[in-house]
Amino acid sequence: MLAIKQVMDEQTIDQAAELKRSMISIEDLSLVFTTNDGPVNALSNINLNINEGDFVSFIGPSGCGKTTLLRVIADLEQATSGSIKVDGTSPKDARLNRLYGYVFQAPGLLPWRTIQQNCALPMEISGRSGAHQQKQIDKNLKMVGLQDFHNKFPWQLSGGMQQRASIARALCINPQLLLMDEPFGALDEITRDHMNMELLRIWQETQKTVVFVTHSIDEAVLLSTHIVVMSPRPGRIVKVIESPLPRLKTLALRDQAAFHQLAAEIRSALANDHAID
Ligand SMILES: Nc1ncnc2c1ncn2[C@@H]1O[C@H](COP(=O)(O)OP(=O)(O)OP(=O)(O)O)[C@@H](O)[C@H]1O
Repeated sequence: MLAIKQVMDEQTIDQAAELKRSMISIEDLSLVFTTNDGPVNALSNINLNINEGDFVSFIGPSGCGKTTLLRVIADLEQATSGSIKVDGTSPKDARLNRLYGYVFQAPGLLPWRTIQQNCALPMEISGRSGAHQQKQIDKNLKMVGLQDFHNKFPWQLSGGMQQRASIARALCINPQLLLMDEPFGALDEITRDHMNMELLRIWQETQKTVVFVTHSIDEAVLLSTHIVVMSPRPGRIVKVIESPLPRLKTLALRDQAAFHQLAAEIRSALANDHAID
């Protein structure tokens, strides 16, 4: 009886997984940059599926193509071969429909605009300003804890606060997908811990799909539902690891065995492929 129940539970879980909607689907994708010194094989035969609501991290050594892959999803680079769909459409249509928000390593806020005016910029560019605009700015600055900083200029904020403002700016167009390229790489460890927890809270609250580039194994373990391990020469996917950890995580999880086991699995995937020596 117990065995039958277990089979039924497994079937239900399988069916639930099947029902998940694919947000990004990549098949046999390669990208070769043409340079004066000859071709650079940045990405080779990438196959990857990311479902709606997933938090997926790309990890790998410098030059393995993490940023390039993120930029292909964002239609900022074109694949040489293969196919990619973002929410069922081309990356170009996804970009034109403002399907994603992009957060860079540097906050990139315009110094002559206030935080509020910086957040308004993507809506102004896409012709979405109006009565709705102020609501979006208020909501998202509150979400990142900057509700009292609307009228400050970027240089009046700390590095962590500026990065939070850039996340609010990306969220203001209400994208389904958040693409983040090492957004916390330049922050000190304490601020980074805080930002990681803030990002997890925002992800939980908004239910968005997040694709996140990082160099940090701990950060990947702490944040992700799936970790994509990449290798250079040329950039390809070595392994996709589904995290056994709960979606809702705390910093205390870092002291637990399951955290260390997952970190060891990532380290081993990197080392096995000589991605780190
Ligand atoms: N526009 C470009 N023209 C030529 N080569 C490029 C271009 N952009 C990236 N590359 C090359 O493609 C490869 C992948 O670069 P990419 O920036 O995606 O790596 P990365 O994994 O994000 O590195 P990092 O962790 O150091 O940011 C590298 O060899 C890089 O030199």
